[in-house]
Amino acid sequence: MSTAHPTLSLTRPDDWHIHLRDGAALATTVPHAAQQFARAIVMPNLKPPVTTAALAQAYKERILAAVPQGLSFEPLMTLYLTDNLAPEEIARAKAAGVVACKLYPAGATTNSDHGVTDIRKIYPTLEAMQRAGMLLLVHGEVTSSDIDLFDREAAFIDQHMIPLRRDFPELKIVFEHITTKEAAQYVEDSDSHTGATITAQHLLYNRNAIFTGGIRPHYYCLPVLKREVHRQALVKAATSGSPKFFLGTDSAPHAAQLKEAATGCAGCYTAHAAIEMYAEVFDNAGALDKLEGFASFYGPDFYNLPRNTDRITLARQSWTPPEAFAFGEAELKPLRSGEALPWKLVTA
Ligand SMILES: NC(=O)N[C@@H](CC(=O)O)C(=O)O
Ligand SMILES: [Zn+2]
Ligand SMILES: [Zn+2]
Repeated sequence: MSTAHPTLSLTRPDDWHIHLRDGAALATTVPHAAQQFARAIVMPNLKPPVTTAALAQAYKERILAAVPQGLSFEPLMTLYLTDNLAPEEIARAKAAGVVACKLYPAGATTNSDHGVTDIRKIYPTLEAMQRAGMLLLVHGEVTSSDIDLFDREAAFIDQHMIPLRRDFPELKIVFEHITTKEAAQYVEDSDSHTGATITAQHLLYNRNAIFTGGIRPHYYCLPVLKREVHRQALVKAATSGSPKFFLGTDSAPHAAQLKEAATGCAGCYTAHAAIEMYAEVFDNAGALDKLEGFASFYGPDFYNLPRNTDRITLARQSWTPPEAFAFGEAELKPLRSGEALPWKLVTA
């Protein structure tokens, strides 16, 4: 059947930052990720967090059990750094196929209570990671209540990224879900051991989205959406063709009633339509030719993994994601629910 819609064929992309959660949630999150992505870096901020090779292995098996028949999907596992993660665990994790460890400054974001209270405390573990060739993934925000919420990423660069880079020159570091022009500039200027992921929501929206016509909890994530000048800097970085910037959705599902609450949870769910949202961004920027590098090449190159060889096809064909998905016993409201998207995944 021929279609009148313009199409775009891409090497199958990967997601270098996703939250799949656990238990009944996997029945929703894993099929969404697997329909478009071949691999995903799976965040370890479960309750309790994934802090050992054995926990990562067991979690990986639960994810694989939720992959729909006929799709192939490889979860790339990570460990959650705490003040107490022993350097000896790094070699075990490496042997079990764990590819990275995640640094959450304690209190910075969802399920980060067990995170690191002082980066100096984990220097022996970071040394073991550097020796083993394990990547460090960073939620780059300071947690101090003296620092304005909108300035916490920029402050993290001076307080932590620069010292970390100086003290561990051979460690590969991904500055996750960057949201500011300062972070984009820092990564652009740094050496080849520093990369960054960028989410679809930070490329599509500025902070007005959280307050348009009333408070909109489904646009609230951390790091929070910033001013338009920052969004523009992120679009420029993502569409620049620089191999330091690659796709990481940070798709972060929460039950709708926990987001639509007096103290709402941080996280936007985008796994149902992620590649379509990135296509919209690159199309709007007149840079569709740069999408494949960002979505499918620079991530595996940075992680020293092979690029995928199969392909997906997108069409410029409007469709509307559903209002909600089942999420265990609860409901999950995805970003752009009930709102038309211009690009659609047509062959996965
Ligand atoms: N991004 C978010 O707002 N939330 C993430 C945690 C994170 O990536 O910081 C989550 O796990 O819900
Ligand atoms: Zn984070
Ligand atoms: Zn995340």
